[in-house]
Amino acid sequence: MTTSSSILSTTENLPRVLIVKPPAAMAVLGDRFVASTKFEILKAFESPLPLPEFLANHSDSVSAVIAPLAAPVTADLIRLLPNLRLVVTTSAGVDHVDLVECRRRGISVANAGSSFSEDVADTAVGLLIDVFRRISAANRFVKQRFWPLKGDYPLGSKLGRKRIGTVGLGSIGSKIATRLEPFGCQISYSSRNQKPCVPYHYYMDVEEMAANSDALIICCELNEKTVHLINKDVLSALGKQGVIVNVARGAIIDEDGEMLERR
Ligand SMILES: NC(=O)C1=CN([C@@H]2O[C@H](COP(=O)(O)OP(=O)(O)OC[C@H]3O[C@@H](n4cnc5c(N)ncnc54)[C@H](O)[C@@H]3O)[C@@H](O)[C@H]2O)C=CC1
Ligand SMILES: O=CC(=O)O
Repeated sequence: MTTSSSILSTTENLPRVLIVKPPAAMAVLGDRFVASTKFEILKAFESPLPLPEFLANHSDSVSAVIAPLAAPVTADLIRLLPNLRLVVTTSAGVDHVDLVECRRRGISVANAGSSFSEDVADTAVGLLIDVFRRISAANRFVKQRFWPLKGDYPLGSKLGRKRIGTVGLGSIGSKIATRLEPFGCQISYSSRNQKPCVPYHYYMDVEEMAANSDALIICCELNEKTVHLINKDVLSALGKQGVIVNVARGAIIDEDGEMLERR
């Protein structure tokens, strides 16, 4: 027979996994998202205590953290967790994790891999068609009752045969490229390194790619080299008619208001 105290001691010996803020999937799946007999979940977000105080009672026992984008794994948090061995992000991007500190401490970092890539690639192509064909813009025009006042909305254009540059050709970028091929798009890419096995034109320089593209799709990781990679020079090379679809992180585009206004 199992006594309640033995259940307690068994639970106490399990590795503890900290969740600072609930991942979006928990809103749908609730505790099923993290149900396991192999570890115990510490839900800091259910405690009224500020995180450092909450961790004061638990910090030594935490060996892993589940980290959604909304709960960055900073050097300060890592310092509070002397026995942390693993960070698992619920996103593909790991830009909210202090990778330098993790490396220094020998903490492994696992991400969501390609779980979202197909859906993000579908969305990127959907957004391209939407902008070129002006679907949402024309819909807003009609809903605002401008049609009788201003006449026909300007025609859109086809995605077919457009020159599309993807900034990043990883899991998402390569799926976007595969989807664009049947449209007859001319695909090029920029990435950290040229990929020997892909048929698309490689640009080392994003500005040069922009000058030869009708649209850029941003699908690279956010890191110190890609922050503000899309700056005013890239935008002016792309031209006023150029389209940008960003399915990665906002900070990759230098969203200086003045610069965007000038377009
Ligand atoms: N909108 C959404 O729902 C989602 C967005 N993402 C974002 O998309 C990003 C990419 O995701 P994956 O394709 O899965 O990642 P991945 O790791 O497979 O590919 C990343 C790409 O970024 C490129 N890259 C890195 N530094 C670069 C630089 N300096 N210049 C140009 N390219 C550079 C790499 O060469 C690689 O091709 C993620 O880091 C994340 O921020 C990811 C999943 C979902
Ligand atoms: O933005 C989402 C991700 O998975 O990264």
